[in-house]
Amino acid sequence: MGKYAQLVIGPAGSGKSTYVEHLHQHCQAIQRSIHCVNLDPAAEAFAYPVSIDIRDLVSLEDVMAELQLGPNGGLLYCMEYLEDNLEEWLGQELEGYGEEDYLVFDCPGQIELYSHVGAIRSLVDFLRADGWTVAAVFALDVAFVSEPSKFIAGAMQALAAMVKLELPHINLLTKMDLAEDKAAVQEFLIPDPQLLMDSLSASTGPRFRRLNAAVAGLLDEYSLVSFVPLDITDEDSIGEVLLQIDMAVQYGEDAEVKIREFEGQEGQGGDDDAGLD
Ligand SMILES: Nc1nc2c(ncn2[C@@H]2O[C@H](COP(=O)(O)OP(=O)(O)OP(=O)(O)O)[C@@H](O)[C@H]2O)c(=O)[nH]1
Ligand SMILES: [Mg+2]
Repeated sequence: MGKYAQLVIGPAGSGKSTYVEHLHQHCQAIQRSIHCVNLDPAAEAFAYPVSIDIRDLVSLEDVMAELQLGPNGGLLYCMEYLEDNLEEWLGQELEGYGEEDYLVFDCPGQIELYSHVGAIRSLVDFLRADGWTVAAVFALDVAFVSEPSKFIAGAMQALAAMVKLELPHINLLTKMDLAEDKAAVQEFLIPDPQLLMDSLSASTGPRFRRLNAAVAGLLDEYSLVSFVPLDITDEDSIGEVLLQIDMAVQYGEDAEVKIREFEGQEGQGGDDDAGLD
């Protein structure tokens, strides 16, 4: 069936680890096997079983103490260390996983990792060269859609990650259980550039009009920035998110073809039986 992986990315605190936790629970409930990978060297506690853990390679605490770096510099050092050890460390960790396996990578929240720092892109290239089909799952807090200007900032971050990673890409709007006006969120799921531009222009001075139009035009041109809502309190919502990701990477398509072929053969067999009668 192939080897599949999700790379769960997005700004700090956007709900990545919580999503991985609930995805793991959901997959247990539907008896689908997934393995969770912690790529956050600063993580302390997990609400899901960790199959592969970057802290076995490098820990932020040690790096900060030994190199006298702050939390951000320390994290970037850790990710560069991972980049330098993809083959030796991750390659070895992945040896235990094969054709039927599905990995979910819970990444750190520093947004520069998905824009101009190369470590995550190197990880993607490494996984793909190793035969993994990878999807990027970008988590954005629903609070980002409370105002058009915040939404644009979030959509731009999502777009930067899309362009940088060049992967099948799903944007999640997380923490939907906290959204006060769920109906108002709907218009941001597949954003209308004209509406965005109008509301941006209503809240900014005339000299920003051209910039607003250019930004809205950019989103329109890419027409890639759409969002799937995630409400962790609703099992169907998690199922829908997984379905969207499955479709993006064509997960299980081989299996479906096999089932269809099998059903077709059964039908033929039935006819033959009827013929024999
Ligand atoms: N109500 C609600 N709270 C959430 C949800 N997702 C995350 N949170 C809360 O938001 C905070 C951050 O969530 P995390 O899952 O740790 O976010 P993260 O993106 O993994 O954060 P970093 O790894 O630090 O970048 C925690 O206090 C979570 O309990 C959600 O869907 N609903
Ligand atoms: Mg996290």
